[in-house]
Amino acid sequence: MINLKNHQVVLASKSPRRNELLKGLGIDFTVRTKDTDESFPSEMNPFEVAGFLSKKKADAFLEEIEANEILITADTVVIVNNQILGKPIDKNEAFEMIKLLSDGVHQVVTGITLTTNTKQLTLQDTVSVSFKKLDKEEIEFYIETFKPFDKAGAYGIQEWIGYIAVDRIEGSFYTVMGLPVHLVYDQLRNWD
Ligand SMILES: Cc1cn([C@H]2C[C@H](O)[C@@H](COP(=O)(O)OP(=O)(O)OP(=O)(O)O)O2)c(=O)[nH]c1=O
Repeated sequence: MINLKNHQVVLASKSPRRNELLKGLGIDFTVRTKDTDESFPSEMNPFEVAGFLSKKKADAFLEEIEANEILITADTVVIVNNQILGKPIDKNEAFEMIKLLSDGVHQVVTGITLTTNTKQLTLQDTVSVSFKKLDKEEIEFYIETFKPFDKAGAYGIQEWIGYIAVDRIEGSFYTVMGLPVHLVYDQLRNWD
């Protein structure tokens, strides 16, 4: 359904989940990566951070975008009690993060930025996720087995913890996983 005649999509992401999700849309794309600093202003509204960081990731490539390219960048954050949870640095932090999520509702925001050498568009999608109460053994088992250090909020909804903990979700599962594919589709379908 997406038939880009004049453009080549470039996914600027190291995330295997984003790669897999974009593939699922059935478009051809290449991958380009670069390390970017994921800091953001401390006074920023937490619900604006994912969009801001997706744009920041894109801006690192600005000089290199060719005339026919559409660069896609994304960022995912978990927000609980108005506080952002990024990626945990160790087991203890992962444990504390999952404990904060246990027995409550949190938000996951994924921002995407589409950039060409003439325009740039940033969009965000927000999802509410409810976790049942988890016990210490379940949290420890998940961290030991799945080592979720590359995941915002220390969990992957697509993994065992998503199977056992998530009892309600309002919004797109794929946005939680790291890429709001429905938004990418809407944009690319009407691009050329
Ligand atoms: C909440 C959640 C996050 N995640 C992942 C999505 C993202 O890859 C990661 C959040 O980190 P990000 O900083 O958004 O992305 P990244 O560093 O992995 O990749 P990039 O190169 O594009 O910057 O957490 C899941 O896989 N499942 C989930 O349920």
